Order: sequence, then C-alpha cells, then structure tokens
Amino acid sequence: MSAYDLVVIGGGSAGLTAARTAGRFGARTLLVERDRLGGDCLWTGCVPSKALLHVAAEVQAARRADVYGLGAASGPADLAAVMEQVRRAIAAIEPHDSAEALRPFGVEVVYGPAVFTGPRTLTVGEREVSFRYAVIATGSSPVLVPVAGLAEANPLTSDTVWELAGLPERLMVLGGGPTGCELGQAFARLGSKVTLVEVLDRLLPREEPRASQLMRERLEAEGVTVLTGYRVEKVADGAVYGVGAPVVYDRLLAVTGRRANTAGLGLEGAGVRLGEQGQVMTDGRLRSSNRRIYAAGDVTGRSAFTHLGGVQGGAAAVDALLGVRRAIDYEAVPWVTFTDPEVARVGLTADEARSRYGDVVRVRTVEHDRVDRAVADGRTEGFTALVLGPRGRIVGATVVSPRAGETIAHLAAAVRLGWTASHYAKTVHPYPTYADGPWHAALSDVYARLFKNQWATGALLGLRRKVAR
Ligand SMILES: Cc1cc2nc3c(=O)[nH]c(=O)nc-3n(C[C@H](O)[C@H](O)[C@H](O)COP(=O)(O)OP(=O)(O)OC[C@H]3O[C@@H](n4cnc5c(N)ncnc54)[C@H](O)[C@@H]3O)c2cc1C
Ligand SMILES: NC(=O)c1ccc[n+]([C@@H]2O[C@H](COP(=O)([O-])OP(=O)(O)OC[C@H]3O[C@@H](n4cnc5c(N)ncnc54)[C@H](O)[C@@H]3O)[C@@H](O)[C@H]2O)c1
Repeated sequence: MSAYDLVVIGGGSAGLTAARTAGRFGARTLLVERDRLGGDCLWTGCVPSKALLHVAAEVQAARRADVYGLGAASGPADLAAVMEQVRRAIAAIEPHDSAEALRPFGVEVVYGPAVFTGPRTLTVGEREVSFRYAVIATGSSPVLVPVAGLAEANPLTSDTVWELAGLPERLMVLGGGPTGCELGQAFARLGSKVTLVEVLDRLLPREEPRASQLMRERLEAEGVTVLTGYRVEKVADGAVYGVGAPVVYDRLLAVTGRRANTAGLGLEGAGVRLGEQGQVMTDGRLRSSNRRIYAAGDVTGRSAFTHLGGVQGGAAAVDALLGVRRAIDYEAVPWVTFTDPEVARVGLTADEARSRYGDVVRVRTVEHDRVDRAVADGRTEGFTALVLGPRGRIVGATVVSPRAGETIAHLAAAVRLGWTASHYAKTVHPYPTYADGPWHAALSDVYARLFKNQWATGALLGLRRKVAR
C-alpha cells in the first residue's frame, strides 16, 4: 500500500488547487481523477459557456450591422462552427490543468474512481492507498427535477448541450438561474427561438429584484419568451404542460440545479457525514466529520464557483498539511452571471442587509445614464447599487452592465477590507469606465452626509471668508 501526506479526489478547480498547493510544500501528494483533469469548469461549465457567449455576442453584433450601413446578418448561426470556437478555447486552457502541468509540483496523478475503504485508506481500481489527510473535491452534477415525463424526454443538461450537432429551432430552457440565463441568451442570439421557464416569480432569484427585472427585459427584447412563476406539470410529445396552452419545443435543456458527487465514494465507512442534499458537511476549516478528511468546491454545497472552489482547495491543503487556518470570508466572495449585460454581486442585498442591521442601512444607486462610458457604449440600462451598513461600511454591491464582472472585483476588496463609502470615494477611478458607477455611488454618499451637516460647512465657509478676504 502506498502512503501519501495528502490524497486529493477530483481534478477540477478545487482539487487541482489543493494538489498544487500541497505539491508546493513538498508534500507527497496524489491526485485521483476518475475521468479527465479540468473538471466542470474546463469541459462543461465556465470555459465553454463563456466562449459560447462571446461568439453569440459577435453574432448579435453582426445582426445589427445595418445600423452602420453594412449588410445585417440574419438566420441561424452554424452551430458546428460555433462549437469549434468553444473547443478551441477549451484546448487552449486544457494544458494548464493537465498531469504534465502538475509534474513540476511533484503531484502524482492516477486515473479511476476513488473509493474509501476506511478512515485513512482508499482504493483506486486495484491500487490501495493510505493517507495522512485527504481532500474530497468531486464536484457536482446536474439533477433533473421530478416532473412527469422529464427524464423520458431525454433533456439536454449543461453536461451534454456541448454535443449538439445543430442549432435547435425551438429551445425550451427549464430553469432561470445563472446557467439558464447564460445559455438561453446565447442560443437566442445564435438563432434559436428560446422559451425560458422559471418556477419562482423572477429570473436569477438570488439577485436584487431589479437585476432580475432588467435581465427579463433584456432577454424579452432579444426575442426570448420568459415564463416566470411557471410550474411544469408534465413533459410529453415535445411539449411542456403547465398553466395555459402547452409550449412546444424541438430540444429541451434542463438546468434546474445540481447535486454533490458523493455517491459511491464509500464515505460512510470513512466516517464522513453527508447533508440532506448529499453534500459533504464541513466545519469552518473545511474538515468533514472525519477530521483527516477535508472537502472543497461544489461537493461542500457551499460553493458553486470556480474561484471559490480554488480558494477552498488551497485553504484545505494548507490547514491539513501545515495546520495553518485560512479563514474564508464567504460574504466577500463575488459572483457574476455572464449574460449581456452581466449581473455581478458581492456581499448582502439591500433586504439581507436590512434584516441584519435594520434602519441604519442605506443604499446608494447610480443609474448608468449618468455613467459616461455606458452612454458612449449606448448601454445605459444598467445600474450600480452600494449597500452601506453600520458606519457607512460597504456590505454589499450589485452592478448590472456589460462589464460588471470587472467592476465587482474592486468592490469585493472593499467588502472584505471593511471599507466605508468615504474610503472608496477617496480612491481615484479612471474615466471613462464602468467603475465610475460605484465611485459615484460612494461619492454621492459622502456628499449627502456633507450636505446633511450644512451648518458645519456653512460655518467653516463663513470663517474662511473672514480670514482670507
Ligand atoms: C454552465 C456552467 C457555467 C458555469 N460558469 C461559471 C463561471 O462563469 N464562473 C464560475 O466561477 N463558475 C461557473 N460555473 C460553476 C463551476 O463550473 C463549478 O463551480 C466548478 O467547476 C466546481 O469545481 P469543483 O472542483 O468543485 O468540481 P468539478 O470541476 O466538477 O471537479 C470534480 C472532479 O472530480 C472528479 N470525480 C468525481 N467523482 C470522483 C471519484 N469518485 N473519484 C475520482 N474523481 C472523481 C470529476 O470527474 C471531476 O473532474 C459554471 C457551471 C456551469 C454548469
Ligand atoms: N457565471 C457563473 O458563475 C455561473 C454560471 C452558471 C452556473 N453557476 C453556478 O452553478 C450552480 C448551478 O447553476 P444553475 O443555474 O444550473 O442552478 P441554480 O440552482 O442556480 O438555478 C436553477 C433555477 O431553476 C429553477 N427551478 C427549479 N426547479 C424548476 C422547475 N421545475 N421548473 C423551472 N425552474 C425550476 C430554480 O428556481 C432556479 O432559479 C449555481 O450555484 C451557479 O451559481 C455559475
């Protein structure tokens, strides 16, 4: 039986970072991957979806070329050519996630499904392995909601949509979360007639209601039929049945949520407790109920983002091997839905902040018709909202704009470092950028408080008049 300091199970964003971190310390590290390195993000998640959205944006621009006196493109895009572009992006990134890239870190890679055989042992095929510590980073997989006829309808999921050979004429997207909005918009721009169905009363239900409304308006303007508060009763004969007339489709894409990959790992025998959704239950240090076994990434049910999975993977390896705790501030983790416009969030929404801090909370919003870059781009539909908590600290922010994902990074730093609106306002921002949004929101808070104390500024002005006539 070979012995390792750290065995990492799963070679996605979380597992790769855990393995690289351990390798850097000179730990004897084994990475077990049952399929291919790179995980969901590289093969079926972030990378293909962002490449698809990029192509879809170019197609959309071509459809509007007549505005500039050129011939406008029309009709459906050639999906084979589009997917070629998607595969090119994956191929360019894949080497960074490969076994060769892990070799300089001294990480050994073995392929096959890992199964725990005890609290400190596991097997990979015939091979028996013991470990001082392990990190479970097996990710999550799409799940189908229990709707009559849905499984039989053989829906596409975010795992399989990339294998489509041709553009569906009518695409039904079930689920109005980030995946549904991103893929729904991309396929609509490429030329599918998309219907987007969400069971709750708005798209992107985790975001500020106004961001959800803007998303709806944008998608509808681009020809997507959006049905919210729509409960699918059954799927049969190429149609979805709910309230009103059945909605027919050519292909169905089900993106209604995911479930942690923990089945078949032998976790019971390893003393690892699971939650109701099958996720590995972890403490603040990402340790499972077996203190020698950590978990990171989607499998924890606390992360569904590549960047957070990576941070968790690194933190778990450091904690296990060096005993050094790296606290993760979950409230300062930003996320972005990469539709056009992008919807970016960090920290608390206004409602969440009010229920935590009460009336002290104020929200400073800048409409993007006051952001010159948005005006220059002809994209003034968005907004920036800063949520300010006690002592004017920035406790949350939402940005909706074509480049909101870039703007939110700075705001994540502000939330994490506990900056007030005044701190933020003192940092000079470049003009003209969408970053003017949060800057002016912060400045508006500073000015509003100054004007509230007008007696003080008035007194100071009067005094100065007397001194320097
Ligand atoms: C369409 C889509 C778009 C997305 N876009 C974004 C985005 O823009 N930004 C973002 O931050 N996030 C995005 N995400 C989420 C992101 O992809 C995931 O959060 C991230 O990839 C999870 O990483 P992970 O390491 O936890 O799991 P995974 O990447 O799923 O890796 C788990 C690995 O474990 C392996 N494995 C499973 N079981 C075993 C076993 N028994 N033995 C050995 N190996 C095993 C799997 O084969 C896999 O390689 C998107 C997701 C989807 C579906
Ligand atoms: N840009 C990004 O960072 C990005 C992109 C895609 C996914 N992700 C992450 O991956 C995870 C999964 O995302 P997702 O969008 O696939 O799932 P999700 O769970 O975030 O959203 C699923 C949506 O489907 C809806 N739904 C559930 N049952 C339904 C039904 N019967 N009919 C209609 N709608 C129904 C839910 O109300 C929800 O709005 C998320 O945590 C997300 O943050 C991130």
